[in-house]
Amino acid sequence: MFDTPKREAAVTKTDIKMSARNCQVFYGDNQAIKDVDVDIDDKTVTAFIGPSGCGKSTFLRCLNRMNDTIPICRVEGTITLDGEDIYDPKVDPVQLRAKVGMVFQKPNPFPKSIYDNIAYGPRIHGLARSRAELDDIVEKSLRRGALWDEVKDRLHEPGTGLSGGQQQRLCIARAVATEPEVLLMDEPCSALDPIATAQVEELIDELKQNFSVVIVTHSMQQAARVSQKTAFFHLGNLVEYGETGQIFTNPRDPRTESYITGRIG
Ligand SMILES: Nc1ncnc2c1ncn2[C@@H]1O[C@H](COP(=O)(O)OP(=O)(O)OP(=O)(O)O)[C@@H](O)[C@H]1O
Repeated sequence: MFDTPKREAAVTKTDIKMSARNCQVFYGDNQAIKDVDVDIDDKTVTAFIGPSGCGKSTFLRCLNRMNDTIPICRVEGTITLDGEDIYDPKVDPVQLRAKVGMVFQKPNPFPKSIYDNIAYGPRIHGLARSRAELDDIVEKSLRRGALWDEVKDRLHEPGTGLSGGQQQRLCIARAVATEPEVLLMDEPCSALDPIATAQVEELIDELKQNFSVVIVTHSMQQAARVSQKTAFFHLGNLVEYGETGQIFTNPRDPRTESYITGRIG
């Protein structure tokens, strides 16, 4: 009897972290994204796949207003984070990007020490009240980035001195240091060798315990390995979106089937 309210709470609980409705993106007169509706689940890895130029990266960048930095780019429609419109004029894009972090294709550590790469975001967002708190954030973030054991004795050496795979894990640790809720990854393994790729994929799997992760990938094998949900884009349209297993084994749209069987792309 006493657990009734709990059960009701479970039924009404929403697992949707971000939503897009009627999203259109233009570069000048060129329309790159057409009428996309999608719900991104919390604590889930969602993969965006599709042929080159289909708009995966463009749509990913809409989710933290990275397209704001491209003058000819115009975004229409509604995109929400926890039900709040992220394009509302009251929203500060810098604050938004602390909540919706991003990791790029090529590892891009700052020309600073490993410590300062991680401490940068928490410092500008005022997340630590003392040096000890900042030290804790740096350690926790490097642990979440699966890098702590490899760098704990050289925190004050340059981040650029790490291997490519370590640099990418440093960038992931830097992105999680501001306690984001969503992590966007634009082909995060495309510059990495197979061993570093496997380490980053393992890390992505762990990150989903705490974050909603959205990854753009050219590799269908990678999408199948790391994601629970997959969105297939084609010519700016979101053609099909669903459970990764279903998309790869039983696609509903012939365009998805053609892509996953290698006939287009
Ligand atoms: N900065 C830009 N200025 C103008 N057009 C752009 C810009 N970025 C992307 N586009 C265009 O938007 C369309 C979608 O590109 P986008 O990079 O989003 O696709 P993608 O699926 O991520 O491709 P890829 O897999 O090759 O990275 C393409 O026609 C591309 O030429």
